[in-house]
Amino acid sequence: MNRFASSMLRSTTTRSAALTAPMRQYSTPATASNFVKIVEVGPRDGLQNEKQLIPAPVKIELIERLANAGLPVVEATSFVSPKWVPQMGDNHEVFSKIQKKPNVGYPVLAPNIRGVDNALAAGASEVAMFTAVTESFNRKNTNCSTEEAIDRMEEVTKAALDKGLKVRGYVSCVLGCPYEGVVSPIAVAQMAKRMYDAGCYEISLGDTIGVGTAGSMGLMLEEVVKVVPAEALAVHCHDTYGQALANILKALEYGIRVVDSSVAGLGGCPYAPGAKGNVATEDVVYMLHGMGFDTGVSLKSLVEIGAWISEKLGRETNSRAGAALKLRRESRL
Ligand SMILES: CC(C)(COP(=O)([O-])OP(=O)([O-])OC[C@H]1O[C@@H](n2cnc3c(N)ncnc32)[C@H](O)[C@@H]1OP(=O)([O-])[O-])[C@@H](O)C(=O)NCCC(=O)NCCSC(=O)C[C@@](C)(O)CC(=O)[O-]
Repeated sequence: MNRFASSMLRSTTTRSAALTAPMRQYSTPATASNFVKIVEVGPRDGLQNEKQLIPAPVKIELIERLANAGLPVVEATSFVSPKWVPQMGDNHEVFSKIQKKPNVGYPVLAPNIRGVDNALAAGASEVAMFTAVTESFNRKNTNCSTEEAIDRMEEVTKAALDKGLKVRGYVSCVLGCPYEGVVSPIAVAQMAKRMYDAGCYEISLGDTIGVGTAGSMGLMLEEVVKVVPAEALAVHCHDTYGQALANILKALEYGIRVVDSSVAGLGGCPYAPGAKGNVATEDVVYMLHGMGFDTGVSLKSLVEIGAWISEKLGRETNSRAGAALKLRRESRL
């Protein structure tokens, strides 16, 4: 068993009594909306990790098709250093050439003022800040300490707001860190609050390496919702251990109505070794529609897009619902 898995097991065992409590105690708040906003992160979080260079026209077509499928938000690219993430080096071309729909948001990642200025020059109206709870992940991902990451996030958020941009925030490693193991829910809550107080309108809580369970998700959210309203939270679950849908279900119980996901389950993080892709958008939409939630997304179109981008990348889709629905459709032909 690896270091991370064994530390998670220890922590799960010692907290087993506490783990059952949120399961019984929480149900979906009566006031929570029946609409779930899906933030499609495939074109950025999904593709950033690809080794093969994906041509800009393919990225542009992917973004446009996702918006046409009814996704209200499609994270389009990132304005980070191309030395750090070469796959996003075509950010200006991709962003400026997308045919944008009026009611769709197209946020982009920006790690510093230069990223904000480059995003603005390409025509962006929304940027996303990102920090991690742990020191080691911040150093690997953005070459700075956690304190420096917070200072930078506050400075860059202020600059972006002053320039009229909307700002979203990500907190990474909320349920575990690839370098440090178990993460304190209180530290997550403190970081989420710093981003919210800095002016981020929505804070996406990232299980960057997909190690969380409904138990650890519940324990973490218990702390976060004390300091940031559930209406301003999103969850961003990678599916490494196959727990993402269960974790999203737990977030819905806490009144969270924004879910990040990636068509065909694309992705991983270049600075989180072993992390699998995000939960597949097809799987999330299938689950939500089955539960009676509205997303505004066409599952049929999503399945086609998932199959198309998987073919472009030369691999099978990571979406279970996508694969099953495609097979069912083909067997009826
Ligand atoms: C933060 C830095 C820039 C510090 O990078 P650095 O090396 O410490 O700083 P630097 O200022 O020395 O910059 C290095 C080079 O990059 C250039 N540079 C600097 N900034 C930019 C920019 N904005 N756009 C274009 N170029 C830039 C800069 O000019 C310089 O070029 P040189 O002088 O050597 O030719 C770097 O570490 C970086 O870009 N990191 C981003 C890494 C990244 O994108 N990781 C994946 C994000 S995914 C994630 O975080 C998780 C998330 C959000 O998906 C949620 C989850 O799952 O948890």
